[in-house]
Amino acid sequence: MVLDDLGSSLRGTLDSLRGKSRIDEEDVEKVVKEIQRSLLQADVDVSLVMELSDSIEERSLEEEPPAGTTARDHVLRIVYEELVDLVGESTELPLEEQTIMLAGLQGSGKTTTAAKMAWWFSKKGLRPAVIQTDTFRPGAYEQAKQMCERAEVDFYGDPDEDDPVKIARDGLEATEDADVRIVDTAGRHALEDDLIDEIEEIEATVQPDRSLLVLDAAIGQGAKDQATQFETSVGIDGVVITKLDGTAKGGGALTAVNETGSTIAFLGSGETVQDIERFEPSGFISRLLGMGDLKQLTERVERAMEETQAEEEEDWDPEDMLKGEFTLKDMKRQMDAMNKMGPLDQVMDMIPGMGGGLMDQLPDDAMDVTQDRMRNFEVVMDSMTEDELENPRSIGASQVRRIAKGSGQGEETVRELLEQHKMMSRTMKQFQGMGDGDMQRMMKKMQQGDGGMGGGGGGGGMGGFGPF
Ligand SMILES: Nc1nc2c(ncn2[C@@H]2O[C@H](COP(=O)(O)OP(=O)(O)OP(=O)(O)O)[C@@H](O)[C@H]2O)c(=O)[nH]1
Repeated sequence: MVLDDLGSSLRGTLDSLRGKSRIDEEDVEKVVKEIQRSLLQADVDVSLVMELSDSIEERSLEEEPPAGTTARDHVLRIVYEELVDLVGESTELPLEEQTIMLAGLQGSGKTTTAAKMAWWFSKKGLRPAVIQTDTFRPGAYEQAKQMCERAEVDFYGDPDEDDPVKIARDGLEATEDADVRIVDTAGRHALEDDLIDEIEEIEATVQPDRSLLVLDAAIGQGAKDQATQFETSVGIDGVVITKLDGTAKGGGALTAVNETGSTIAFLGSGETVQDIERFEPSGFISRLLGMGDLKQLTERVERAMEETQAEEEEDWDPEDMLKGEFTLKDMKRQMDAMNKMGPLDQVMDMIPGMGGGLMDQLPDDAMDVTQDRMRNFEVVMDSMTEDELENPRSIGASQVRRIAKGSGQGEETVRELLEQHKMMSRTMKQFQGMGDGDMQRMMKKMQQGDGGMGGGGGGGGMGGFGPF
């Protein structure tokens, strides 16, 4: 993943500033060197790197840190602000009725992105539809159709029609009920006249509210040329950078886009429909620096909670968990919610203090063990009675034996589960008394537990679901 090592290498350097209240030139130089190395390795333009490092150096030495700020946090904040500035703003994308056209070179990931974006909009409560006008690449129709099925979104395409403009026109009519229509177009090896003519015609027919350029992260600095070319020919409102999972060089695309005066709308980081995220500069950089992306984590938690809730009894309110007794049933719901959020290591990466550095210190299979353990806990809970789930404290030695036998797990696992529940229960108690506190506040509380700006503190954790 792009700029992956920036967070850990920078944290190492910043840690050497621990305990210092003032920073000197030598310290700043060390930090700046680390940043330069990481950014250049990730293919960020040299002059941009130099500009950024000058600015960090100047500000770190000249700006007066607010009272009570350590030298480390002072520099970290400046680095963070400068990096946020470097990647630029996020493309404006209101959650309303609209038509979005995707353009880009062959293989950049347009079709995949169309389905991913449709999935993303559907999770925001809008009804999206994908219109596939790519008649150039055999297989594009089937690929788009399958991905849209997976994303559970509407799809329009016509494999027997060769005129993309006609497909676009018919597609608009056929998807009248949709709120957001995403029009996928064909790609070519280079921005040739044919491609431009076709896109211009489709654009004239579709009259999109937004046109987004889809760029493969691996093209690095080449992003600048492509963005400029597409901007002059069809005009672009924003960029989607794909395949960030497959390259360490994506820094070029990320920053080159900004240099052309364009903005980034989405980031793609995998082949499945869920592998998309809205580009949020501050969240993106916090995550790179290992500060945890609270905003994104909160979104995921809320989404997972909503889904779990819908499947369970309707009168259950997650806030009850913060008010009353935290039962094993609540713990089970939380585990279900965690499962829905995606692979545990990704979730942990977004939790402040659990990101980058700490994860790096864990053995590779630590997360698998945790996931296995969660599965074992679920099996154990399935063998408990309603009363035991509601009142775990009432579970004595004979019940432990019975539950272990019934679930096919060792007594040790049952005891571990009870112990884990106790730990989580204690954590929940800390969140109680927060008034109408919602998940967001809970997340904030976790961040505070991490010591504010400083990453790598090892605090927080999903109410105890850390790598225990
Ligand atoms: N790893 C990874 N692969 C991706 C990502 N986005 C797309 N791909 C893969 O890249 C390949 C090309 O993606 P498509 O969506 O077919 O690209 P396209 O721009 O529609 O291609 P044309 O229709 O030929 O112009 C496919 O194999 C996708 O699975 C991503 O974010 N990560």
